[in-house]
This record gives sequence, structure tokens and C-alpha cells, in this order.
Amino acid sequence: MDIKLLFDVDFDLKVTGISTDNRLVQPGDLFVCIKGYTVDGHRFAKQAEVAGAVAIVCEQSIENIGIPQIIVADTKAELPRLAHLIFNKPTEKLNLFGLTGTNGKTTTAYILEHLLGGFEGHVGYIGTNGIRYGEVFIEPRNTTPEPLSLQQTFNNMVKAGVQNVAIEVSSHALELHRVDYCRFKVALFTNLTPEHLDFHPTMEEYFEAKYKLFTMLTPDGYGIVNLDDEYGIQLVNRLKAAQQRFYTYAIEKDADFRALDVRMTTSGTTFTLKSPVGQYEVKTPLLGTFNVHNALGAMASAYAAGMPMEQIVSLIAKLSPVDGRMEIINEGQDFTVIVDYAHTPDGVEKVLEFVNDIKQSSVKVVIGCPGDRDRTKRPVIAKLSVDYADDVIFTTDDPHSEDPVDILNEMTQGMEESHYEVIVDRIKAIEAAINKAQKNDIVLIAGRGHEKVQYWKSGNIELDDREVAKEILRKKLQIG
Ligand SMILES: CC(=O)N[C@H]1[C@@H](OP(=O)(O)OP(=O)(O)OC[C@H]2O[C@@H](n3ccc(=O)[nH]c3=O)[C@H](O)[C@@H]2O)O[C@H](CO)[C@@H](O)[C@@H]1O[C@H](C)C(=O)N[C@@H](C)C(=O)N[C@H](CCC(=O)O)C(=O)O
Ligand SMILES: Nc1ncnc2c1ncn2[C@@H]1O[C@H](COP(=O)(O)OP(=O)(O)OP(=O)(O)O)[C@@H](O)[C@H]1O
Repeated sequence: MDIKLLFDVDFDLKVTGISTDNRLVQPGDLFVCIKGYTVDGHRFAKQAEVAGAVAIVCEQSIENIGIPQIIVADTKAELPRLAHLIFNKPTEKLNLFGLTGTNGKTTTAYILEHLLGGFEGHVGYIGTNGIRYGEVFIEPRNTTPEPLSLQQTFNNMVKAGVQNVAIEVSSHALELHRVDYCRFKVALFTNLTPEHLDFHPTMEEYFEAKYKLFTMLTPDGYGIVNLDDEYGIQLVNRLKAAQQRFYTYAIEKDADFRALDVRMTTSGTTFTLKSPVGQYEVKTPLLGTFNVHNALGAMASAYAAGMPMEQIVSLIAKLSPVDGRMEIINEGQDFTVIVDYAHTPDGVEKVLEFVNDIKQSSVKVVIGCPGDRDRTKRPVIAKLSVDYADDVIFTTDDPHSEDPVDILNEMTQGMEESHYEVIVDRIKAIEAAINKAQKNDIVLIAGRGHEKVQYWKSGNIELDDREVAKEILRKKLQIG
């Protein structure tokens, strides 16, 4: 591509690619210097030149560089525009369904992917559980990838014939320009509760970051909003003021898509759906009230995309469980083991509410908090656990650079209740809970869901709660 198609410059140059990491530069690339949270990419301009970069995009002039430097005010803001152009404006050829909110993005995206898959065209997914389309699966690094890998992925999806993409859009992504130059056919808001307050100083700023997604709707696009959430109500008011189209969903409030008469068991949920085109009996294998919200959001999104309601209702009954979200581990034992990804106070509370609603006997919880992440939630999650569960084992989540014992001390500091114990080793903690479980008990293993790797300062180790639970159950039942 001629550099003049990217910048208003008076020299000729052919650009064949783009990179923000000198270690990945290919000859012919444009190298964009990003000031990161750990290092400043300007430091790597020379190495990028040596690796074959043909020009540098930077925020200030860099010494001893022999290739052209294009100075811009904010390289992070410039990057999505460049990626959009270099990767052939892929978002103009795709229907993007953006999902945002503190909890429920992955689950709602999964349900939507399933619905759209039964409708028309090929579907892609981008989010916490990775990138998937056709036969392709790429392990995730971030929930919402940075602009280069995002636009490149979109371009690959277009080439593979994908038409619809369900993409989780994190507040970090909205704040850090990762999704600039994306235009959404549907923008969905699940809820907003305290999380990431290490990144967004206040809830209002956190909400403003989420709101940005709704300013990126196409003119014929729809906002889809959870009306049972107080920030959802604020969002609806803004959409009305901006004369944007939207559908609401709720259980409590009178919304466009409303679940009435919700009935829950450990094998699934049924409810009566009130929709803009009549009432339907809905059956899903998903567990918990929050998954009724997620199902409603996905159904409203599919409807906004033109899918007939009858088809939506029929497909939702055929869902399989979501990876690591309320996943039942069944090795034939006479109690219930659930692995779930709840890791925010709201998520933990919702899951505990659900298990309390359906419990026939005692509830045992194994839970921890990650290191290097929002510390304010540690005592809150611990308190919720002892408030709702009969037996709690606090254990290690992903410690990252922190000492797990310090995290556990922060969780339990000042705790007056005594029905908890601390077992630092997560495998031993899961083992203790399962070995203590009696007939009809529920063991909830929360926080890590689908995750397969535990992140430690000293190195990462393989740890999948589901596999651990299965192995312990089989030992307990003397199978194999
Ligand atoms: C705070 C944050 O968002 N960090 C993201 C950021 O990393 P960073 O700022 O530390 O980057 P850096 O290492 O300082 O590097 C700066 C620049 O120098 C370049 N570099 C660096 C080293 C080198 O040798 N050569 C080189 O060229 C890098 O390629 C980069 O361009 O840029 C990286 C590349 O795009 C991201 O992967 C990384 O996300 C990290 C992993 C992260 O944990 N992000 C979290 C906070 C996040 O984004 N979370 C959200 C929400 C998740 C949720 O909802 O729970 C998400 O969307 O994932
Ligand atoms: N609508 C919801 N409201 C509250 N909690 C929810 C909701 N949906 C799911 N949860 C809880 O939050 C956990 C994470 O769900 P999910 O992965 O769908 O959310 P997410 O927004 O994608 O989170 P993350 O970005 O951290 O991956 C689930 O395991 C469940 O415990």
C-alpha cells in the first residue's frame, strides 16, 4: 500500500504490513510506537528499523533513525485507523454484535453465536474464551484484542466467509481505542457493578467507557439494554435522547423482552417470554437467574438482526453448556459440583443466590481472588461467600506477582464468621470440599471457570478446575 493512502506525506513509500512490536516486525512494515503500561514502544524503533520496518509512526522524534518518522499526537488513537486501512476495512463487510457490561458478556456472546449460527451466514466470536470461526480457534490474550490483531482477525474472518461476529467489548478496549473504526449493528449492555476500579477511578467513568459502544452503532443498528440494571435505565434515557433504536430486556421491569414465571432446576430453566411479537414458552439448559438475563439479551439481539422469534425460541432449547460457566461436573456422585467463572462481587452474589434457591442440603464454596487486580473486591467476595454458603474454603486464584497468602489475608481480615477455612493449595482446597460433600450438597468451585493455566510469579502451572474436580470425584467414587 502506498504510504500516501495512510498519511498526508510528500514522499513515496510502499508499506506491506504494520506492527507495534519490534519482535514481530516483517520487512516492509510500518512500526507504530505505543506508550504502554510497562514500557514505551518508542524505545524499540531502532530494532524495528533493523528488522526491516520502512517507516516509524511516533509521538516524538527519535534519534539515530534512518527511515522516515511520521509524528502524530496519539499513536494509540492512530493505530486503529491504520489497521482498518491496511487490513482492507474489514468491519465494513461484517455485521458486528458488540457486547459490553461487567458480567455476562461471554455467556451472552456464546448464546448469540449459537442463535446466529442457526440463522444465516457464518458466525465468528471474539472474547474472553478466544477467537473462533469455522475451524479456526485462537487462544485469547485479552478479552478484546488490540487493534492490529483485531482488524487482522476481522480481515481473516471476511476471507473465511464470516458475516456476523459476536464480540465482547471490554471497558479497557473502549477506553484504549481498541475498537475504534468498528461499527456495530447491535450493541448490548448486560449490567454494571464494581469491577476494574483500579483502571476506571469511579463507577461513572466506568459507565462512560461502556457508553462509548453505543455511540458506535450503525444508523440502522439497535441498542439492547438490560432494564433490570440501574445503569441500563440511564443508558435507555441516553438512547432515547439521541433518538437511537433499542430493545430492552428484563425479568423485573416491563421490558420489550421480558421473562415471566421463571422456573429453575439444576438441569435447566424455563420461562414465559413476552416479546414484541407475542408470548413464547422458552426452555434453556442454562442455570441461574442471571442466565435468563443473558438468554433474553441474546434473543433480543438476534431478533434485532431480523431472526424470526419462533426460530430463536427453538434454537435456544438446543444450547449446550457454556465453557466454565455454571458447568456441572457429573461423575455419578449423589451431590452437585458446579464450576463457575464468578469473579466479581455481583457475579459471586448471583451464583450464590442461585445455589441457595435450589439447594436441598448444604452449600460448600471454594473461592479465591486474583493478584494484581482490583483489591477492593477481596473482602467483599469473602464476606458474600460466608454470608451465603454453609462451608467456605478460601484458596488461591491466579496470584500473578503477589504472594497468595497476602491475598487470602486481605480476603479474611477481620472476618467474624467461623465456618470457613483457608487452604492455599487450590487442588487440596477442591479435594477438601468434595471429600466433605454429602448427599444432595452443592459444591461450587468459583473464580476460574474455563481457565486452564494458573499464573504465578515463579511461572505458570496447568490447572483446570473441571479436570481437578473430575479426578477427585473419580477417586472418591473409586472409578477407574
Ligand atoms: C493495561 C493493558 O491493557 N495492557 C495491555 C497493553 O500492555 P502494555 O501497556 O503493558 O504494553 P507494553 O508491554 O508496555 O508494551 C508497549 C509497546 O511496546 C511494544 N514492545 C514491548 C516490548 C518489546 O520488547 N518490544 C516492543 O515493541 C509492545 O508491543 C507495545 O506496543 O497492551 C498489550 C498488547 O496490546 C495488552 O495485551 C495488555 O493487556 C494486558 C495483558 C492486560 O492485562 N490487560 C487488561 C487490563 C485488559 O485489557 N483487560 C480487558 C478486560 C478484561 C475483563 O473484562 O475482565 C481486556 O479486554 O482484556
Ligand atoms: N448477567 C449476569 N449478571 C451477573 N453475573 C453473571 C451474569 N452472567 C454471568 N454471570 C456470572 O459471571 C461469571 C462470568 O460470566 P461471563 O464470562 O459470561 O461474563 P463476562 O462479562 O464475559 O466476564 P469477563 O469479561 O470477566 O470474562 C459467570 O461465571 C457467572 O458467575
